[in-house]
Amino acid sequence: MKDIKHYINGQYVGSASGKLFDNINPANGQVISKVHEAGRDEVDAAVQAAKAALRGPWGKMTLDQRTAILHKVADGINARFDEFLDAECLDTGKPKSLARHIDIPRGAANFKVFADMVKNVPTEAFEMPTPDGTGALNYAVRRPKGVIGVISPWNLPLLLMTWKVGPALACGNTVVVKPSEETPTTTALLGEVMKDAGVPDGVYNVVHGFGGDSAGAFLTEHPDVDGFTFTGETGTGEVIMKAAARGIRDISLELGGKNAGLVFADCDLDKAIEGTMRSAFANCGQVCLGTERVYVERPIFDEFVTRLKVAAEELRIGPPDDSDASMGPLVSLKHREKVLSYYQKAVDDGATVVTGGGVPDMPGSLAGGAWVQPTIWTGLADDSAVVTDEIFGPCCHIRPFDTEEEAIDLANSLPYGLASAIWTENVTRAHRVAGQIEAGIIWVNSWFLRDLRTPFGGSKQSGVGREGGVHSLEFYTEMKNVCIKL
Ligand SMILES: NC(=O)c1ccc[n+]([C@@H]2O[C@H](COP(=O)([O-])OP(=O)(O)OC[C@H]3O[C@@H](n4cnc5c(N)ncnc54)[C@H](O)[C@@H]3O)[C@@H](O)[C@H]2O)c1
Ligand SMILES: O=C/C=C/C=C(\O)C(=O)O
Repeated sequence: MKDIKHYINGQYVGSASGKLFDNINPANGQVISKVHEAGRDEVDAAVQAAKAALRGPWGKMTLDQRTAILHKVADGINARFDEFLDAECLDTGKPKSLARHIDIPRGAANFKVFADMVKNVPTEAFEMPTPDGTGALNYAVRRPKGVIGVISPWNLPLLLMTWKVGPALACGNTVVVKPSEETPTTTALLGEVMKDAGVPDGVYNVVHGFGGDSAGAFLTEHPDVDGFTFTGETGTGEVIMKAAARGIRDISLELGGKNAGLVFADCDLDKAIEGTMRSAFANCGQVCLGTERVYVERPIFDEFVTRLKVAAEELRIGPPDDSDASMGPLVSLKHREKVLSYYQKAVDDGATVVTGGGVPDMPGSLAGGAWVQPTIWTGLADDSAVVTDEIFGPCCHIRPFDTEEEAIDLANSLPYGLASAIWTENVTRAHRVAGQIEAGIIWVNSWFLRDLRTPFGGSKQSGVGREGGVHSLEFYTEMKNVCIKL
């Protein structure tokens, strides 16, 4: 059976401890590969390699040379598209039809977009008077931050990891990546692409393992990492923030959400149903931007619920290779336990189960997979944990509202503030409501429409900082002001 090793200083290496853990296919519960678990020594080797590489050829390259290499990385992903696709879908169970259009193309785009961006972003200059009348000139330059620790989750593994590694490398940093223990393969495979593209050894390093008391914690506790960029749960973000405080290291945190969809009676209902279907059920509901709370204006509430139920029941559940499948399994049996505990809680709290609520019958070997039914509830109180906690499954609760103010209050009622989707054909209302929602990302009559130049991140407990466009450059560089007395 294949074993997945760390990628340190341009070489694939195993753990000195010989500790391995299973990488499991969530579609059937079978072991795909064995993964080396990093101890402190491997993490230290990766960080030292990254530190040394800052002073090596990578640090001496011109911007043109560096960005040309990053274009080759993107081309390398595209040249091995099917390998990345197979690996991502085996690790996550997601439909190939989905990963083919989103995960893998974005993996490549994340390198191209930021390579082009760093070449075109201006910095500032200020002329100032001085008492002697000669004046002075200030100008700012960007320098890499140093060694960046990248800790990424399992829901969109290649997309979310490269969303950070792309700009980090474009800005001239080096990285140590700790991918999710659930989905290590594409991060490992990217090492081969880096090598072939001419990325110098030590620039891209990968260590595998778990979070607490494992590779994740060892990385955040390592004093030679200059900054951390993390995507994952809010609770983990708190732990990482604390670790980063030692040594005053910078952080960028993209955390959880319990996002609201607001559907007004003046919406185009076909579009609202289609968009809400994606925002609730795409990637088996495992998208941080998903809408697990849907608020619908009362005159169209019944029709909306009926139509969403019909559409949810038309979703075809199946494994990655099933070209008709629109929904795969959850990422693991452990995550399914969590999701099913909320399915049970909804019933205990008196929900009306509009559809789903259980586990589908799957044939043959698929019976061992982490399958769940897409689920819709109505009738829960606003303080039910099903309505306030991020479940991260294919489910949503739909509740009626009567006024715009009520809809806004409901959307803003939780400590999360990641994203929101507003459905209305009234353009004035769209702007008015968008301006009042406490969230970092608002979509109007759309969902997950991504322009990589835009600020991306969450407010309140959904994150710290923004990435995307020049905001990524803010995080991945140190600005230095040079003041010249003339
Ligand atoms: N805001 C966003 O952009 C965004 C995007 C995707 C996912 N998410 C969130 O991610 C979560 C799902 O992902 P997950 O379950 O993999 O999250 P998670 O927080 O459990 O794990 C994310 C990563 O952190 C590591 N980790 C866990 N504990 C750690 C510790 N103590 N120290 C260092 N590293 C540690 C894990 O091994 C993994 O690599 C959801 O809450 C979702 O909303 C947010
Ligand atoms: O699950 C969360 C999805 C996050 C998406 C991005 O970070 C992105 O599109 O850049």
